[in-house]
Amino acid sequence: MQQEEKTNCDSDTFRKVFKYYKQKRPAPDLTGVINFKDESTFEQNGIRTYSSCSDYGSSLTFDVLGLKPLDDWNIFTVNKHPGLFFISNPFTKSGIEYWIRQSFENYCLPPNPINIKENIDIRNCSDDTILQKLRWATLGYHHNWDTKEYDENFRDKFPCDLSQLSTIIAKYVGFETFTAEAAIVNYYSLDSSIGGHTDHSEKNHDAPLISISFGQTAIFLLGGTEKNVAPTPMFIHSGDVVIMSGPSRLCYHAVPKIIPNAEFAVDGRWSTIMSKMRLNLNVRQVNL
Ligand SMILES: O=C(O)CCC(=O)C(=O)O
Ligand SMILES: [Fe+2]
Repeated sequence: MQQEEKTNCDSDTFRKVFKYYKQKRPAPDLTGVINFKDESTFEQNGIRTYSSCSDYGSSLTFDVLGLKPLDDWNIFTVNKHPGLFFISNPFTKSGIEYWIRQSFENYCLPPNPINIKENIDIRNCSDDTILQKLRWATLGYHHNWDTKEYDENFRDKFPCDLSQLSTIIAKYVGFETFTAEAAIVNYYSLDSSIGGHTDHSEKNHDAPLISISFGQTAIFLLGGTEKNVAPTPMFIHSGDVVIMSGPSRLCYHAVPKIIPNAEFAVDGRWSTIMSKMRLNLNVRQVNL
């Protein structure tokens, strides 16, 4: 009850910041948005580089999964947000193409549910206007948007490649036993946003949320466990991975804005649509 009151009164600082970055005119000032590509801002934002203690055997799967060798990974923490890890694009160029291809040619096909109810085959869809209506697909335990509960009877096999990728990423930040059981693939157009929310439907809150993005740039907001905490804005560029664990696992977060990035280009079948889209693979462990 108390929580509801808080959300409805003026102390919804999260929402104010969300609205600020979402507004079109006047355009928001982006100078305060953390850019993990700009080292000169690290000190003022309490950003530290992180070194992993994980030991991986053969590096074979790294190539297969489109990852750069571990030595080339850049990973950061933010003092204000314990449990948050930010991996600055650990993917190769062909790796990025691979995950984009999987998102359009595999993850959004039956039996996986998608937001578009008409019977269309996205793979062979030459009509950009239909493709631009694609908003989400769910994998593994399918997210129920109404009840927000996972159901044993509404579940398919989790894709092997995305599971392996998530295992490697989780291990890198110290979660040796992470098992990918559910994912939402979010497809954002340049006008899309996702409002402030927490992801708490999973039984297991000790397992991290792993969020992998491709395509156009996003402004991502990470707040606290209450909506009265002012969120930290940060840019998410193509290939970046955000991991929310520990004290950050149940924090409010949002994407108020997508910003076209003229530098982003991808070859192949999906290059045109990806010039106007952002993909986000949001992976969770459900069970304990
Ligand atoms: O697109 C993002 O970066 C976040 C998506 C998200 O928070 C979710 O799917 O729960
Ligand atoms: Fe989320």
